[in-house]
Amino acid sequence: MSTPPAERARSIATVCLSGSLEDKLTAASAAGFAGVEIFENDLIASAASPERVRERCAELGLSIDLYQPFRDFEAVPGDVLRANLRRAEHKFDLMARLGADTVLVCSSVSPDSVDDDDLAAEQLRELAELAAGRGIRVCYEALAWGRFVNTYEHAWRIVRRADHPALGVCLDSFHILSRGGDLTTIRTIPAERLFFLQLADAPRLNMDLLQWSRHHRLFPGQGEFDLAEFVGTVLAAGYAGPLSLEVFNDVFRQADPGPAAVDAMRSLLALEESVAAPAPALPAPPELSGPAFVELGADESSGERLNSTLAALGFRSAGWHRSKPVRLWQQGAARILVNTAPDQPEHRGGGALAAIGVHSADPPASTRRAEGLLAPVLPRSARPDEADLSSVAAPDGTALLFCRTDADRDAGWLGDFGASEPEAPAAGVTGIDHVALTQPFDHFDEAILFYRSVLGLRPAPPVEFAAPFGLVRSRMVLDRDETVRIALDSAVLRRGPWAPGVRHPQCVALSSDDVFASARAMRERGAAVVAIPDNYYDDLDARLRLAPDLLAALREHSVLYDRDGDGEYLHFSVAVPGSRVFFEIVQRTNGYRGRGEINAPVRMAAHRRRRLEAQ
Ligand SMILES: O=C(O)c1ccc(O)c(O)c1
Ligand SMILES: [Mg+2]
Repeated sequence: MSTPPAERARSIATVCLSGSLEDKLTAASAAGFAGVEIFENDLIASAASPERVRERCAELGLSIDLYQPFRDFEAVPGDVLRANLRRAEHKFDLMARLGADTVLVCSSVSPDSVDDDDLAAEQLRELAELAAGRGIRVCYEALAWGRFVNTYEHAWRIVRRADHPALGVCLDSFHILSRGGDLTTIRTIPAERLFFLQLADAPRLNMDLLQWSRHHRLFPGQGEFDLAEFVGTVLAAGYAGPLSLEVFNDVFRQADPGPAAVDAMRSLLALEESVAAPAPALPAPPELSGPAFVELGADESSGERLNSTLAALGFRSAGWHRSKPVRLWQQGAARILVNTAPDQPEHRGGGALAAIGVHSADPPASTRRAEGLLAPVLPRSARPDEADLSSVAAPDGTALLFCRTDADRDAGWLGDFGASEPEAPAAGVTGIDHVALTQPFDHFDEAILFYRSVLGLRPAPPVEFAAPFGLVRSRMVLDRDETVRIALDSAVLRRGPWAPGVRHPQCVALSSDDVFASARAMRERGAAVVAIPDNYYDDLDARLRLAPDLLAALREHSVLYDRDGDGEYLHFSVAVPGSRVFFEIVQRTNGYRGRGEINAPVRMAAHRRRRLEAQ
């Protein structure tokens, strides 16, 4: 039997994290990293001597895997070369004091450099010879915007030509994947020449490569690059060094480095699992099958407004929790809890989504997975005779509870509310279609990674729309069978103070098989359906040429419309009963995939008018 390969070292570049060098090292160590790439600027700005940094890293259990970057070295005239070699000697002295044995050399962007591979190879060989005498290795990295060398294939051709044992390549996923690079040459590079591997994800953007790289890199799993394929290819080529994150990101540079390093570690654990690299001991994500419930936290007055809104939407009050001030509302398979316990965080005062219960095939495994991925598992407050629901906190504080409703009902969470038989829905609501949660700007990318890794959900491609009070970006995360849909929204730019719209709105979208019948029934019960103006329907007619009957019905009931492929989506909203949460009623047919994003600006403006009228 073969022994399992040793766990691979995980590293992080100091440039990923905010703060002083000391802050960064402390955070990296606390999150469980074994090594760091020290970014030169962090050292230069530090008051600690290189010897002290070395000592501190040792105390924290961190190896210094890379010193970087050494810039603009190769393919230069003789006098520039002499100056560059002198500069290198100084850095090698510094590395000796740090105890770092690998230096990263980025391909040149200098106007002094010339397009001459032979010259580049010869000069890099001279550098490697100098380094070897000091026990140092040089790894050469093609920046995607390098002046003459901007692909890893080209960097490898030069390294091969230089043919020195102390010279190898550094592969950086960003530089390769941002250019749509072909990975096949990676397999042809001998393992002993693969000196270092840097990992970063990114959103797909059509922009200057340098700007994209310096501002928008993301941790693996947060963006749209296929890092599993990339890492799989590099490991298959025999790379044996650390998996190291190198993420330049404007938000992370400002974020508390402690949680940011944990997020970074989560991204690596999930990535290793996806390439079946010596996988961390993580249970696979248990199968999910739809939302069990949504819990809304409220104070007394917003609780009353939520309760009357739910009653107007045809929900039936189906019981109270046996020990907590939590009321269960039910219609079809949609279950909504209104929790008016006074100890809830203050921000829930105006009525906010506090928890989502999801059906898991194996709730304990769901929790173990969350723990393995460093998600905060919440303390349990159940009494011994109550359902023991394990829960974890999402980055925005929403609790996720793993439920097994169907298997053993009395032992399940519903038992705590007194079992009540389902009745025919009073207003045609059959279940919960999705929830949409606006994320704090700084936590959007973290949230995508959280749902993707911890719950095993798949992110759909991002969409952007121009809402009345700022651009919104949105990404839906879904389980394989699309029974759990969570839309994550955020401002495209950090919000300024002028924010007359609802701050951090949250939508609970309820499904109906007949949106017009639901609209009629709900209006009769006094639901405050938000009015949509004629301009919208005129435009709909111009764009989509709907059948006149359908268009008239949409207009009459203030129902919004979208379609894709064969699918259609019809939806309407009711007024926001508190400060954040609102309900939509949606009808989705023939596999329509989105959530009517195109209509969101119209819906938001309509909500705004409604609030002004109510004042
Ligand atoms: O943006 C840069 O300059 C830079 C420096 C070092 C790297 O490893 C890199 O990928 C980019
Ligand atoms: Mg790099």
